[in-house]
Amino acid sequence: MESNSEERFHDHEDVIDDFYDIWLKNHPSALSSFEEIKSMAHEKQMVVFLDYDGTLSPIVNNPDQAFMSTEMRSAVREIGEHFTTAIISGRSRDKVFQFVRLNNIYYAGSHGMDISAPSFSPNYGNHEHQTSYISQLFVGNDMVNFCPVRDFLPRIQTIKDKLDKIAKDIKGASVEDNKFCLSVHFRCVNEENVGKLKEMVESTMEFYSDFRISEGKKVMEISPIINWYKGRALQYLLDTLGFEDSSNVLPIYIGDDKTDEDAFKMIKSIGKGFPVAVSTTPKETEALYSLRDPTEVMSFLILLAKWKMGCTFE
Ligand SMILES: O=P(O)(O)OC[C@H]1O[C@H](O[C@H]2O[C@H](CO)[C@@H](O)[C@H](O)[C@H]2O)[C@H](O)[C@@H](O)[C@@H]1O
Repeated sequence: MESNSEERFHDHEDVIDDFYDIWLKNHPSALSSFEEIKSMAHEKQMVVFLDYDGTLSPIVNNPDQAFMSTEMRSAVREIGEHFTTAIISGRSRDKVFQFVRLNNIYYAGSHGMDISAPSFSPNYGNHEHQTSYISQLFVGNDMVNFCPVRDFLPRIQTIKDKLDKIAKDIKGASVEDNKFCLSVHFRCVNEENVGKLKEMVESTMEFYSDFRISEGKKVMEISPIINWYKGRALQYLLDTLGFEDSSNVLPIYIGDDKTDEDAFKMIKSIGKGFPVAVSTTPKETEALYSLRDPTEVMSFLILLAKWKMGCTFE
């Protein structure tokens, strides 16, 4: 007997669940592995790194509306009180701060190409890319801004003007200025126009050979080609936060997108720590652990903070 469409739909969902369960065997849930994580982290210093979009906030159609919930903000605030914490985002540093609005954590924007850190690092060359400033966030605090791509700024603006013209002609397309990189969004573009948009962006970028295009979630990310990415930002932050030589440090990085894979790889190359991929579907990842979505991320952060509070009182 032929099954009806509702039954077929459920069969399809069951198959997806089966694939997810298989994937979970290789990337176990950080929630169900919490006891294991706790025992590995016992008497170690955990440093928490978080991505923003898709990790702390749900993916939505309008990038300007990717707000994090009040509950998530409280969870991140708690985490920042108990662990050294940084957010490494593809957004501009200012924009990610506007979304998060917490001043007990550090911020890196433009996929790690714009970092606000507490001190200079002698391990990252001279002061060419590191400039001190008085922070508006950490009031009265001297901070250091690390930015290896400042020289690209005028050309990024020229490229943005060109891409804006392209986006204006394709319904649903938009260009987001992330200061040291640009995002061309196509989440709201009709399927039949996506190819055309991509072609137009690619042919514009052919004139800028020192820029790369990488693809994220329904977005083309345009950024300067330098050997700097989220993984190196994580390493830079560990260094300037005083953990470079610490054998006791355990970085944890939670992220959902392709650019987060570089941070997962970095943690693996350090040889200790917890790379956690956020995904509702099975995917290729360097992460060792997983969480399904921002709701699970929040539950995990709450568990982590509670555990730490318990630890302090032990
Ligand atoms: O490193 P992240 O903090 O994850 O930033 C990566 C990009 O995230 C944003 O785009 C994504 O989220 C949007 C809002 O939910 C969604 O509309 C878009 O389709 C996603 O790709 C952000 O807008 C980009 O600028 C970031 O580069």
